[in-house]
Amino acid sequence: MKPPAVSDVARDLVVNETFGPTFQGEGPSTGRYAHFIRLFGCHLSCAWCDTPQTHDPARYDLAAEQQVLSIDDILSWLASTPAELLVITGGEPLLQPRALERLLCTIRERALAADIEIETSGTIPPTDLLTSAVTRFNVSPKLAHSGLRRHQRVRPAVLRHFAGTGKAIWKFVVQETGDLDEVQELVGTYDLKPVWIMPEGTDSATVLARMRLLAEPVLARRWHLSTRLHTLLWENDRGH
Ligand SMILES: Nc1nc2[nH]cc(C(=O)O)c2c(=O)[nH]1
Ligand code: SF4
Ligand SMILES: [Mg+2]
Repeated sequence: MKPPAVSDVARDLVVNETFGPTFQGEGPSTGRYAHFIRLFGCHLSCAWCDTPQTHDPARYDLAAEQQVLSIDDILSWLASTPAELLVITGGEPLLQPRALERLLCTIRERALAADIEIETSGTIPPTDLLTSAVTRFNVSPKLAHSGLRRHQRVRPAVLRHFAGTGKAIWKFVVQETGDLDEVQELVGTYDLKPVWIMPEGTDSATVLARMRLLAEPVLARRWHLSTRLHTLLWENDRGH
């Protein structure tokens, strides 16, 4: 496993981009008016990663992709643009837990967002403070097609921890119907619920085609289906 690219400085966050308003494009809050903070850095390297600019030096100038923002900078941004739903994503946001705790606790104190969601790979356990500050964790354990070794992508104790928070939903990125058996194995082993299946794809044609293939098999398993609304609307444009 690669070492984390990001040090956890408690007063600053290493950010790739902030954007919004846009719609939450994935999971249970799809379609909600939302603002996003995309944190820099990821310790994984999924084959189909849609945000390689957060961590891949082979394809991106990482110095140009990161900005160190103080918690006050981010609070000012939020105060100027009232957030209904704030989504913290990455990269892997849980690589910067201390600064994130400070940010999210202050957002809660000042009521700068009605709801807060963290998108995470489910390989790093959240702190108790983060758990109390968020509305929901959107946890996406990776399947074999990510190209990661199993011990990198499936951390049993971390999955159990998230399940025990009562705030996790499980969002699996799927390419074809055959992947659903692998989801079932994880869901059954770790008692993960509720389950959301989301098509992998960074263009609207792929997302729509895969949703059509997945719809009936997902219904048959009594799971939920997520689209990628921002991809249907804006393809892979940044800032959405
Ligand atoms: N609109 C929009 N919704 C999203 N939900 C999760 C995202 C992510 O990149 O993790 C994302 C994103 O990049 N854009
Ligand atoms: S965990 Fe997310 S950000 Fe990290 S490599 Fe995989 S898809 Fe990309
Ligand atoms: Mg995205």
